[in-house]
Amino acid sequence: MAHSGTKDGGEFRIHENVDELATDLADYIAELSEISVKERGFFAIALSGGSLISLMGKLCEAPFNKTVDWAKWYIFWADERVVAKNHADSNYKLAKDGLLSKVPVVPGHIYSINDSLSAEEAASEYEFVLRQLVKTRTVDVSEISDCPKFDLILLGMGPDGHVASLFPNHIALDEKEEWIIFITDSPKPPPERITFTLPVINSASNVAVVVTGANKAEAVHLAIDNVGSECPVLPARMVCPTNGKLVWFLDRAAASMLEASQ
Ligand SMILES: O=C(O)[C@H](O)[C@@H](O)[C@H](O)[C@H](O)COP(=O)(O)O
Repeated sequence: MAHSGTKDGGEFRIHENVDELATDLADYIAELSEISVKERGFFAIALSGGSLISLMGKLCEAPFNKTVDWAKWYIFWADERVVAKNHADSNYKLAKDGLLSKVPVVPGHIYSINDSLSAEEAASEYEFVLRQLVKTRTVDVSEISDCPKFDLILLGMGPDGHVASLFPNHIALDEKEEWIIFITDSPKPPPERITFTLPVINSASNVAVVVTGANKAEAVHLAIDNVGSECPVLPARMVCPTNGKLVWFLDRAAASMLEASQ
């Protein structure tokens, strides 16, 4: 790793290149999986879409494909596009093709959204399913609210600072009660999506934000460095686990404007 540090309770890891980042990310996920399985008997992980899945690719290779206890993984999505599961835009399809079909996860432990429903119905059904899994503690529960406490939520970030399907200046950022909501006006296509809310993201035991590329350097700076309050509040800056650990995985290009790394 080229450089690492901490900032406002979060940790950032800056990697020389994408390959080094991918190796560190696989190590990190495998270690959290081992700890959760030892402590709880399950590993409840939430994925996002975008470049994240290919950056997780080393998990399909040795040693991880053999050493990770895949049968204990329960897999969710922090956000999903409301399209058919076999559609090129589907985050489920992306993860299935790039990761889940290559490792021995249990098909019944993959919790994708119901693609035969409207965005509104799919969000409420997904929350219902999640509530059942929190009841049985397959997904842990927060000590301070009734929110699910995922062992790990993995997020990407857009150049505008969005995470999951929580976009700048969107009313979804104010949601305090619901766990999962739908939006129909995503600035990044496709427009209809469902997403975890900030209370769910911030209740997780671990949150990792994985960001590469120079086009995201300014958003990384605004999200991590102490910038004036006149700046718009980026969704990524609102990721701040109450009782959990936040780690940023960056490559050199994404970290190029980061003051905290100087
Ligand atoms: O479904 C989605 O669109 C996402 O979950 C979204 O939040 C994504 O993670 C970021 O837009 C980063 O995507 P890239 O890493 O591809 O830039």
